[in-house]
Amino acid sequence: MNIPLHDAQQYASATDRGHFRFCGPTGHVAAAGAPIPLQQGTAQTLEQRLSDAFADSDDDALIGGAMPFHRSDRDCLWLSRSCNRGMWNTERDQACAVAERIWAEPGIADYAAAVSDALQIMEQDTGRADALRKIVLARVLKVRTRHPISLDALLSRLAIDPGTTAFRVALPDDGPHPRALVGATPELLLEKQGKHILSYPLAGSARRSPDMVKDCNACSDLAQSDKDRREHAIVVEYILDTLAPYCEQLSCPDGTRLTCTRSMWHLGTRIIGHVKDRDVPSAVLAASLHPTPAVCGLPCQRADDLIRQLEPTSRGFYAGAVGWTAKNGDGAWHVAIRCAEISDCDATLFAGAGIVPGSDPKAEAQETGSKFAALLHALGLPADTALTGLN
Ligand SMILES: C=C(O[C@@H]1C=C(C(=O)O)C=C[C@H]1O)C(=O)O
Repeated sequence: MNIPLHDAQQYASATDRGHFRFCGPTGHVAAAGAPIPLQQGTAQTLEQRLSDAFADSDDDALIGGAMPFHRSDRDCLWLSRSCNRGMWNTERDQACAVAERIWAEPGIADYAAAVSDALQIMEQDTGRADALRKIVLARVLKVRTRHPISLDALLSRLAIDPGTTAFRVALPDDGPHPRALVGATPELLLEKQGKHILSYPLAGSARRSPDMVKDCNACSDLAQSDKDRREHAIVVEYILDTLAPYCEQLSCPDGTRLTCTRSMWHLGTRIIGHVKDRDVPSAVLAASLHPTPAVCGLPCQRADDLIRQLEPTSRGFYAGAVGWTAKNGDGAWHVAIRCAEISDCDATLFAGAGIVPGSDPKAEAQETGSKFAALLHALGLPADTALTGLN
């Protein structure tokens, strides 16, 4: 095979790790054997690198992994000669973590202050052609555990939510321990099978409640929220505009609906279409969409610049895309949210919220707190840890 290899030393510890594994409503896909790292690069060189890597491989080869949030950062992809579509052993009962320390970066108050800054920028922009219409601001929760975190146990615990795709992707090693991105995302960036494509953007959120009446109220308030509908419409419009040049048919047959995970309600819109060229790789379509205003903002470059200024911690692969693409172009790419970077005894959890004019800084801070719940629960920690006391 003629695959540009990255420094083998850097990836030595990645051998026999679950390089990429996805488990969701559309089934299981996992790298098999000893995958080979693709030459790392940015979104700009992705198509060429995919075609070079697939050139000498068999038809059942897959390329999977993670694209970073910032398009100018380098991705982390693996070529697997075959894939495993079976279930894996579940270790659901295994307790995942005993936390030694948990801290937030930034805490709720500082996050709310950053949201206020963003709202002020939007107000100052009024009337400008390139006015900031939406920005997604994220924050981080760091957890240090007494024992190394078991990725298999964590993945199994995340995979019990039928409203999500649980995933695990190996990341480039930059320290003494292997790193992985592990999560359960409810958001499909792009799936492709033959000529058929599907994207299922989410934007507009409310926390679920174990109390049925409160849960119903949260859901109906979300359905009627003008702020959430505006926030959502920006994403759908962007995806339709971006996919249109690739498609001979594109539509949202069901309109915008409510959808849920075990911990959150969301507004979601199913977008379906037929591509003109059935061979276009799903990864190329995903990269052209990414980052959508569901995780970045509008205008995209302005929001991206402000995210670098307003967020104290770099996003890395959070809010990027995780997925796989087959040699014939089929594949599925998910928005890398509700996830954590895990390395030995350290977990860095990420959560963000979309800000539009009319957003309430305190409510957005609470929303990020709620979005940590699934990961915290899977780690065996109290799900409301990020809602209180971590200022
Ligand atoms: C950015 C995140 O989620 C995104 C933002 C949402 C929102 O602002 O309502 C909803 C779903 C996701 O598109 C996250 O979970 O970290």
